[in-house]
Amino acid sequence: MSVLDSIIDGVRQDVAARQAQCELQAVKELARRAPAPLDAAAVLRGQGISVIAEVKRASPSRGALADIGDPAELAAAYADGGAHAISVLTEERRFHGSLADLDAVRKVVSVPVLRKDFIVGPYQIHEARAHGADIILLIVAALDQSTLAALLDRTESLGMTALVEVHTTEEADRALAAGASVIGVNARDLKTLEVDRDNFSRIAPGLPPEVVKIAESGVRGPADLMAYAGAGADAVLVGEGLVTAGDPRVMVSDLVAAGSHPSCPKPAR
Ligand SMILES: O=P(O)(O)OC[C@@H](O)[C@@H](O)c1c[nH]c2ccccc12
Repeated sequence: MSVLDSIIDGVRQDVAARQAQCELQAVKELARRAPAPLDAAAVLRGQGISVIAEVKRASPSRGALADIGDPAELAAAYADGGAHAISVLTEERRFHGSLADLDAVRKVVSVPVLRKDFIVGPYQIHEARAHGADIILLIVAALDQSTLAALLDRTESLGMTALVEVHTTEEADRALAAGASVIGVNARDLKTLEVDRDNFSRIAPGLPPEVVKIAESGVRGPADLMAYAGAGADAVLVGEGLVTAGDPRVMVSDLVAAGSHPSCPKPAR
């Protein structure tokens, strides 16, 4: 079984347990009462290279990454550094995240928030909305085509943005066929956990100009952001580099500065 399959197995069990505690109708009602979602796609499409800063406690490849005492404090530092959006891992078993982390972050930042998890069904989408998320991640490798299309639809009908994650050109074609308008190319293969930063430049040029393109994983500093920008990225998603940085606020602000530099133009649409 691949790492991805085993993560998804655990996620399905955890979702079933939560659903036994709080049924779908109740979560839908909470979602309806949540403040309206922010237009994240517009933020990410904006001037310069947007930085999505991630609250990531651990990863399957590295184990514990950092002792994030208070995720709200970290997210506030990211926002202070100029992050355009904040990603919060909510997967519990391998990433040590939680919906409580999402709540804590949502309370302190006013930029769009991404619920980063392995979404397998509509329950988690309503749950994300109930907890104030503006964006959710849909991983193409984890979903069959009709489920992907249905979950994308559900996300949009709740006014949220779906970040559709791909790792190969075939997956990118599936994302487009499902109607994705925000596509993330992950440098990390979720089946082997290997990182290949050139993956973005192989896939992104084949995507239509109107699609918002996000380079995910492997950003260690401004040079990696610039390389992704040169290959057509509208935004980068950074986790490990930030949670292990001595001063995350400064590192975010260095990335934001690099991404807004005039020598780093957005590709023409
Ligand atoms: O820590 P990194 O290499 O900066 O990567 C961040 C982010 O891209 C990564 O956490 C990620 C990308 N796609 C995912 C899907 C699930 C869990 C995690 C991820």
